[in-house]
Amino acid sequence: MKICCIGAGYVGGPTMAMIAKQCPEIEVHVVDLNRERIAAWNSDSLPIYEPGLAQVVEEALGRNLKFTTDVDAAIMKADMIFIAVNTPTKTFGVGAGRAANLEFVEKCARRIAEVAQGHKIVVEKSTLPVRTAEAVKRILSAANVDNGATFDVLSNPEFLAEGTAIDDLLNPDRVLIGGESEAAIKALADVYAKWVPRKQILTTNLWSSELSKLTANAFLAQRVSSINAISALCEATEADVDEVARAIGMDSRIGPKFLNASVGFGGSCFQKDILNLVYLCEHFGLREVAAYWEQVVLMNDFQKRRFAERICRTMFSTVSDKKIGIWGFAFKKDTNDTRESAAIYVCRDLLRERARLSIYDPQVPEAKIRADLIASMGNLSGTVSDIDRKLVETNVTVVRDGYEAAKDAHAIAVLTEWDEFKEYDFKKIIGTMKAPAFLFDGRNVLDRTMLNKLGFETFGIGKS
Ligand SMILES: NC(=O)c1ccc[n+]([C@@H]2O[C@H](COP(=O)([O-])OP(=O)(O)OC[C@H]3O[C@@H](n4cnc5c(N)ncnc54)[C@H](O)[C@@H]3O)[C@@H](O)[C@H]2O)c1
Ligand SMILES: O=c1ccn([C@@H]2O[C@H](COP(=O)(O)OP(=O)(O)O[C@H]3O[C@H](CO)[C@@H](O)[C@H](O)[C@H]3O)[C@@H](O)[C@H]2O)c(=O)[nH]1
Repeated sequence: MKICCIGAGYVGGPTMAMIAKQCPEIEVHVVDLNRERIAAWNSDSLPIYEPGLAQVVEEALGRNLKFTTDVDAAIMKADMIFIAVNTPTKTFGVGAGRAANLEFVEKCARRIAEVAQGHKIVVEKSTLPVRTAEAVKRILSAANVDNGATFDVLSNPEFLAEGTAIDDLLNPDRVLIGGESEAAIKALADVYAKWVPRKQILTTNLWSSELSKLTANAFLAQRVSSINAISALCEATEADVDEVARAIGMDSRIGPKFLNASVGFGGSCFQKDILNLVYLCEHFGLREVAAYWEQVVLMNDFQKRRFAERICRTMFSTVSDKKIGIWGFAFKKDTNDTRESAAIYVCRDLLRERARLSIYDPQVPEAKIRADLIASMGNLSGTVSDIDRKLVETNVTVVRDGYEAAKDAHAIAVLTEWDEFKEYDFKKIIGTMKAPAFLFDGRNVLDRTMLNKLGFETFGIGKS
């Protein structure tokens, strides 16, 4: 069996590396148009920071795993072709700001249709709006007239979370395969069955599979927005959000996971997928359903805005020319990914109040931080004014550790829950800060009792 995966990103790279590791008899080719990314996969410095990934790649690379830009050759050779390209929110035209941009998926389908010969199983790995497989099938069947190729289309959405991708791939709660052809479903199920127990391999029809992915993300994000909504009420009433989360989480019907109040959810998926769901509901005339799910995103926007406002209000209603140390820029710990990171929006709001930011993240490079902040300043069409560009240039420094970020600062804001922050020497840190030394913990990861004893004025999410 030969597999080709189009898209060597956060999903395509780790997923295919895991298949290659677990199935040495399968030849896996991961292809991408992005030459730099492919070169990085073939180097010692992988394009993605993910605990345990380097070892998995190392085991299979050169044996049965190959990263290449030769898309056509890999398509031609493969029995099974995964499409794992990006499906970002559209920024233009009909559905801008909501619908998924399916341009890249369609291009893959057209490329496959153009070069494929014989029979191929095409697997949707990207997260897609329900009924996308219909379009993929039409594109494939329209082209196969010329070259005699035949296709089965499957939906096999990916549920890995960044930061825990390797463990999620090794021990998935379930693998979901949607399709019409029993033989194609069996062929894909047999690949996963090399390491995933059969009872965890779930098969459904195509549309249920596509919709389950959007639904899973909507439910997960809804939990975060729900606990974040309660965090605002906790701050007003002296209830403690962690105590509330523990109390409700012990109800087995609710469960304890995904109830960490935070500065807001980020990542490339939650917002994009919910907005896509909202767009679909509107498309099918389900206005109330659309409004219900949209509220999850609106609550998240409120949470991010509320955090920046609280910093300003607490610091005597002005942060202008004050130095704020920012700890963490990635959307969660153990990843270098900053897509939709809450840190971007909190920093943008603080910059608009003319704060001076000293930013530290253990995995995100300076150029990425600056590019994200400049982009966040853009208007609807993405244009950034010279004043805003200058603001990022002059008021942002990116430093090598949290100590440097805190030096001479009026405040620290924890925006990502990196473990190393808990190990810092806070006695040393407060000695280098301006008094009163404010600390805003947007992740509730630091020991506030200890910090208060040292003299910090601390604020947590959902803490009075
Ligand atoms: N990031 C996650 O944790 C995660 C988890 C589950 C599902 N998903 C979904 O998986 C999909 C991919 O996400 P990602 O985070 O890996 O995206 P990504 O942006 O990291 O990677 C996508 C890659 O596809 C490549 N690409 C685009 N068009 C191409 C083409 N025509 N030919 C060859 N290569 C092409 C891009 O160059 C890019 O490297 C999305 O639909 C996403 O919603 C993501
Ligand atoms: O209790 C919680 C849990 C998460 N978050 C935040 O929510 C965001 C998303 O976290 P997480 O879901 O762990 O990471 P992702 O990599 O975005 O993974 C989600 O999105 C992927 C892409 O679709 C799916 O495959 C995964 O199943 C789904 O968990 C991050 O900013 C987290 O900090 C919280 O604030 N509180």
